[in-house]
Amino acid sequence: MAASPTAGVPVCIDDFEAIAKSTLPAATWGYYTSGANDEDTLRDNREAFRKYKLRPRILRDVSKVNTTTTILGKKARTPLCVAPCAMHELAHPDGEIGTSKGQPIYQKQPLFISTEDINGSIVNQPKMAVADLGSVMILSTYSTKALEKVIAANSNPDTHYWFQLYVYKERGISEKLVRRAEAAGFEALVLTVDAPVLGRRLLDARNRFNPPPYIRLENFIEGSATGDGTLDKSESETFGETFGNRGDAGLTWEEGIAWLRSITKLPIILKGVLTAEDTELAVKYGCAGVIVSNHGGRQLDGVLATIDALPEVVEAANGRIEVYMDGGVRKGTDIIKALALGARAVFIARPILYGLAYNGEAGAKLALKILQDELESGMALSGCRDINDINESLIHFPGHQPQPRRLGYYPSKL
Ligand SMILES: Cc1cc2nc3c(=O)[nH]c(=O)nc-3n(C[C@H](O)[C@H](O)[C@H](O)COP(=O)(O)O)c2cc1C
Ligand SMILES: CC(C)CC(=O)C(=O)O
Repeated sequence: MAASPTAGVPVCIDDFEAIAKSTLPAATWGYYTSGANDEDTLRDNREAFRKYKLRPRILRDVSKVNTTTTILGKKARTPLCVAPCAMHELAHPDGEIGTSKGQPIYQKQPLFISTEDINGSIVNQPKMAVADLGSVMILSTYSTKALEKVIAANSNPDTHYWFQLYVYKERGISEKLVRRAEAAGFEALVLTVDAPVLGRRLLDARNRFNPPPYIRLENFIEGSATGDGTLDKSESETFGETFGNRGDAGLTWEEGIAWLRSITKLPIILKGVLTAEDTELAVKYGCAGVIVSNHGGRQLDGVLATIDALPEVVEAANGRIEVYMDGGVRKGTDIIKALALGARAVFIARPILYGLAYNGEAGAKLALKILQDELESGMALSGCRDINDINESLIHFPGHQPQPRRLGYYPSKL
């Protein structure tokens, strides 16, 4: 784990986390950072990356590194994407609009963070010699900026917006959200399937976490500038109660997924798939992709780390649908490992919240830029010029690779 920032300017995601911890109100920090129950899965998500060692190739021309790829058939300039997170405004008033405008930026002379950056100039003044780099941002149903406003704030055609959906017992609420997402230009629906009920988050319970009164879930405010939803959160309900009371824990493949497919032509991505069996069903029920996710360790504690679950899902999908992952991605080499194990794209959640907490839109941009720089430098150091050069041969699987050769294995004449 990296040390905390020395000069106060973050140079890696762990620095952002340390700053967020010391600046955010305790209950917000708790809500953002914590996981369910013993937090075993939360910890494992990060720790598991360490088991997979890299097998770099050398002496390949890596003077230019290209991270361009496609996601759901659309061009993206990087496989680094933004996962849905409720209530970005808890971190900073820029909220989801700051994150949206803070989509990854691409430096024409990439690879390393310059001394100038480290000294802080980019923090308040993102360089002008950069063009926005498009990838995917998934907006949470529980955003604090209305979905129309978030998508309208973007000016980069290479940035793709997907809308994350929970299905409510009152289906009309979900259907309205789908219609608005379609009308606003969202390109896919991400149905979160690992939260039929809310995970037991002990820190939130101890803190009696409830968003402060200034937080508005704008997608649900009737009569707001853009919102026409009907799920107003009453003042007396806790956040968890709102979620539990409205969400449909009875959702099934046969009825729920079929219902969603019947009301929209947008591609449907399932978020929260961890097994081959459910991947097979996702294919059967016409989903366009799955996100291998355990909700950042916030739902069922004790499930596999996502990087460990990924190979099983990739194998089951067998190229029929796209497989993405999230959970514990904090470094460029984490992204490389996930891509090498078959993920088409990688999503991050808490790093964005920590970036926003640091400095709003500019902070989110800086967090994304650091990860993008780390991805590019990691690719160069691994001998990968192109995203397609990243494959399984880069990974030393624990227990699967040829055993490390013992000293004396080679004939002495060599
Ligand atoms: C504060 C917070 C709020 C979240 N809100 C949502 C949400 O509204 N919908 C959703 O599908 N996932 C939500 N997630 C889960 C993330 O999308 C993602 O699966 C997970 O956090 C990824 O792990 P990471 O935080 O280690 O990057 C949330 C996660 C956090 C930390
Ligand atoms: C409870 C949800 C509204 C947000 C969420 O998914 C989360 O906090 O993990």
